[in-house]
Amino acid sequence: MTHTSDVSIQAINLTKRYGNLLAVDHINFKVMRGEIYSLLGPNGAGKTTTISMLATLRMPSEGDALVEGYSIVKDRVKVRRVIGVVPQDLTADDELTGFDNVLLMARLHGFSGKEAEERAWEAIKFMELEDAAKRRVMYYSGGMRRRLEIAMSIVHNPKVVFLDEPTVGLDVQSRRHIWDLVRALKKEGVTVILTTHYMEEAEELSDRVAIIDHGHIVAEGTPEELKAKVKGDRIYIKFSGDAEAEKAVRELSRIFGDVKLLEGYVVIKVESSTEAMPQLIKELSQFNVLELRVVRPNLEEVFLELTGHGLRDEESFDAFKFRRLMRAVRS
Ligand SMILES: Nc1ncnc2c1ncn2[C@@H]1O[C@H](COP(=O)(O)OP(=O)(O)OP(=O)(O)O)[C@@H](O)[C@H]1O
Repeated sequence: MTHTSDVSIQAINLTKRYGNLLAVDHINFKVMRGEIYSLLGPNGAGKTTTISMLATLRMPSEGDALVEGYSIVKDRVKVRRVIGVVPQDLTADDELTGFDNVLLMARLHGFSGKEAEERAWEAIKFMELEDAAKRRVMYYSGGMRRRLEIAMSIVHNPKVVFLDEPTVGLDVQSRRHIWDLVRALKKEGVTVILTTHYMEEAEELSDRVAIIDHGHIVAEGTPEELKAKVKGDRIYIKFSGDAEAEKAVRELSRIFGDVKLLEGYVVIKVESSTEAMPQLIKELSQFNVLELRVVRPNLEEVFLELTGHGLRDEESFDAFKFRRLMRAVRS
């Protein structure tokens, strides 16, 4: 049974409109205290808008949410006292040392003197940045910067931390380091809500995942529950041309049943790829195959199955983000 006291965040018909665009469409979800909860979806799905509303950075157009019992519409100041936010655009001052950036945040939260310094050190140590603490941020690596941003967000011991794409652009090692530290936050009882378009991140780090697309939650559950939605393996095959691919779909569906064209690939759904392979290879000998790969159930497959398109839609063009980028380049 769920006790209200165990609930850290509850979104109630949370909605955001930008002009005619419904970026977040009446979503409902609950995050339990001490959980790591991910919003997984492609660029433009509405993830940043959702956590910006929860973090009181944007006002909902409709609906509400409770964060540690406080309304993001009516009790905005109280919400701010119990949360830490790490936005996608980094905020640390390059000219200052890592320590001074964190100290500044401690002072902004109303701490002074020794207490502010002690809190800053604690946050720096928690994020394993002691060695670099007295170095200016301009000399930090991408991973160190991300860890510093998290240190800045936890200096006042928040109950809830929002991380917007915490590892975007980082190498695997730095990414894993951040995952370990996020898990350490959870051990301290902190609720973590993060956005990501990396399915590995959602899968490895989260207790529960909400898959979000076009402002809707299309599925929610533990990574295991979500993966159970797509049974069996997928075999992706790329052929030398459209005509070949279409012919392959016709021929292969006579044998394997579930065969379709998806984003330039012929995709065959089978119970076991190992069992299907001998016959498939025989059938493929008449075609010109450029690529073949087997994919076991993962969150990307769940997303594809539910929405009919991929998580990393390279082609997608976000006019709003483009304008923001151009403004940043010009300034
Ligand atoms: N301030 C704004 N004004 C107008 N449109 C906006 C604004 N902020 C976001 N949008 C639009 O709302 C939609 C959702 O954007 P949002 O940033 O929440 O998506 P996202 O899932 O977080 O994507 P990303 O991972 O790229 O940040 C997009 O179509 C975006 O262009």
